[in-house]
Amino acid sequence: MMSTLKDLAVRLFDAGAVQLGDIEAMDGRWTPVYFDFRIIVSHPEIMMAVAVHLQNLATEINHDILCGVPYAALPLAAVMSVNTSTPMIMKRKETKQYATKKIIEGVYTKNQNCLVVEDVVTSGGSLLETVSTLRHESLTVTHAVVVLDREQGGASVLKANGVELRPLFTLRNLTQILRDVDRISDETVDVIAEHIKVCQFGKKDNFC
Ligand SMILES: O=C(O)c1cc(=O)[nH]c(=O)n1[C@@H]1O[C@H](COP(=O)(O)O)[C@@H](O)[C@H]1O
Repeated sequence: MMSTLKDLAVRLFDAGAVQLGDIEAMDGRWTPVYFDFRIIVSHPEIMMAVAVHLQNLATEINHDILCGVPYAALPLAAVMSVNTSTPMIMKRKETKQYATKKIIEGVYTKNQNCLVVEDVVTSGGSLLETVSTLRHESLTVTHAVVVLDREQGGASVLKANGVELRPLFTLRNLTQILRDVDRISDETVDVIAEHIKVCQFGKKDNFC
């Protein structure tokens, strides 16, 4: 039976995917909460649950092919691909320097609808980089499914670039679930809410 999103949130927390404190995230920015969803490669049952929830979101989106943002989302996209018999392609971080010299591995044709899979969206920058490569290869990208939208402006940035974001969790709802099951304190909920408020990418008064 499929686990609920609430169960999944608790399993992710108990597996160590949530770090609290003063944490340095990508590009030297700081955050009071960091989600490390890379750990799910060590928990096959959590991997399956996350992939099944994402593929349920994906049923409402017209797509021919899947592509995970490297590296964290690659295994997620692979499990979704196998579960749903949907072909997958892999974007490399850098173009391969020898033999095929490819930036994308796998088979695709022009104008196929490619659904992007990502673990975490903060500013939307990483996802957008993958989208831009896919579009450069003449694939059509209109949607992305993600495990967590940190609600820090990424969804708006992506929307402005023609990509609609469909998250399993938002930072606020995940925080609330974890509070409801006593995994985090009221104080942590408040600190995270304040962080979301002041650290908004794509806005003028942004204190990230
Ligand atoms: O650096 C982050 O903002 C970040 C926060 C977090 O909680 N978890 C996390 O994995 N990240 C990383 O940040 C990336 C998304 O940030 P953006 O490119 O700003 O959307 C993810 O692909 C991760 O590499």
